Amino acid sequence: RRWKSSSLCAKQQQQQQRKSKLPKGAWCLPWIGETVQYFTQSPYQFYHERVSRYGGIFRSHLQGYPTVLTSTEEAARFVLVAHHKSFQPYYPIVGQFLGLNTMKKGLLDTIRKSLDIQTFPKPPLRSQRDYITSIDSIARWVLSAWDTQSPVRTAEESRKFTFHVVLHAILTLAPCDESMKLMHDYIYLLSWMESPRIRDLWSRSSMNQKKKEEIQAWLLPRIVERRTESVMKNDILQFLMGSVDENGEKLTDDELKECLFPMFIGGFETTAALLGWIIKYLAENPEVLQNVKAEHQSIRMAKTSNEEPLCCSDLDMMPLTWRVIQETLRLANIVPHTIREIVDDVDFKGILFPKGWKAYISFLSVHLSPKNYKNPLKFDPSRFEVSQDNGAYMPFGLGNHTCVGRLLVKLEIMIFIHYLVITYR
Ligand code: HEM
Repeated sequence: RRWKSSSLCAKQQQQQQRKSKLPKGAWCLPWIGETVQYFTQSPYQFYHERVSRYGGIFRSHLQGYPTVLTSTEEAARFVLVAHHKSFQPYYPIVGQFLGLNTMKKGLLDTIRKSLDIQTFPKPPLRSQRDYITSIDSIARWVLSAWDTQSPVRTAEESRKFTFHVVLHAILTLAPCDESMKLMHDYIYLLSWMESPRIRDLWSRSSMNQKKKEEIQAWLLPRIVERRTESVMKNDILQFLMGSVDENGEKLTDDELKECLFPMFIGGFETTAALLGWIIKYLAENPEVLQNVKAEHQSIRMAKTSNEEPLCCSDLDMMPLTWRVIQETLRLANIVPHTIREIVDDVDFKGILFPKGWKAYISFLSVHLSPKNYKNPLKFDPSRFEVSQDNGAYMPFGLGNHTCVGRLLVKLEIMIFIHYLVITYR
């Protein structure tokens, strides 16, 4: 009996020790926790209030799970780089709908590999010049229609551009009625994923499922058709068709469909949002706009005509545009955080990240902290004239899940801005 009570005591002690190492924070309501506040407050406000109350790492209860939230670059590096094996990617609402959480093992890696834009402009996937020329013509196609539009809805137009860039990369399909319908179907799905409303839960879930099936039904014949084509295309579908799974087997048509469906989502909405923010910041900062314009006019003046497309070396002549992109990514925080599932108990400087909880890693708090950036809420591209290599810049994430689209983002935004500022006020 004495042995039993001493082992009980040790267990209780252990539990108490564990409890004392939990981050500070509030649980609020059972199950719901602070989910309502999380979705209704701006992310900046949500973090700011709690960081000043509890410190850089705090706990909460979000979307049904006990959660640790981090706001410092050191903690982000700890979770995403140093101890990434104990923190597995987790996609709540979007991931469930896209099938990412239930996808066959290895298929997600195949998607990542095929999307790894770093290999995009290099042979054998696609020649660099062809790649830039195709994005160039999509930018011109979108912007040429602005002449007759009043007003121009930049959010929609940005999506039109970025969607067709991704569509071209995935299926080598030029803009057409079908592509516009596909884009609208995706926008419909995204409108729900970005701000799901409880009152629409039931009506939307069947509509969403219907849209998803429609998109997949559209994709399937494209895949079947591709199998019969004799000429190899330089796109993601071709790459996927040549890939094998972990058992060395080629992907089936259904697996290909499963891979292609979520690719569009990651690929166009984020970049469209970035473009929208850039246009806003340029409009609000006429001096910066003037200098960006001058940068692009000198590139255009070196061309033989207005129709000559941009080439690779032109992109090296856009240092200010690149600084505008970097500063917009810092300030607008297109992807404000990422989520991980904690698969082992991990200790960070005496604070416990408990197994079974979720971890939210905020990029936004890092980018908007006065400790990392002077005057952090000011749009100031000149801060990137000197390297911001302080470890506190992570708009594309960190570690082995860093965004595979980051080079495509730079390329497509630079090309679009070129034609935007030389053509329009
Ligand atoms: C402004 C535009 C973009 C931003 C700000 C952005 C941001 C991010 C961030 C922060 C992550 C890391 C997520 C994590 O650690 O969990 C990520 C991952 C990813 N991004 Fe992007 N992204 C952008 C555009 C794109 C584009 C254009 C594509 C594809 C063409 C893309 C494909 C992906 C994929 C597949 C991953 C997952 C990588 C992995 O888990 O290994 N992204 N992105």
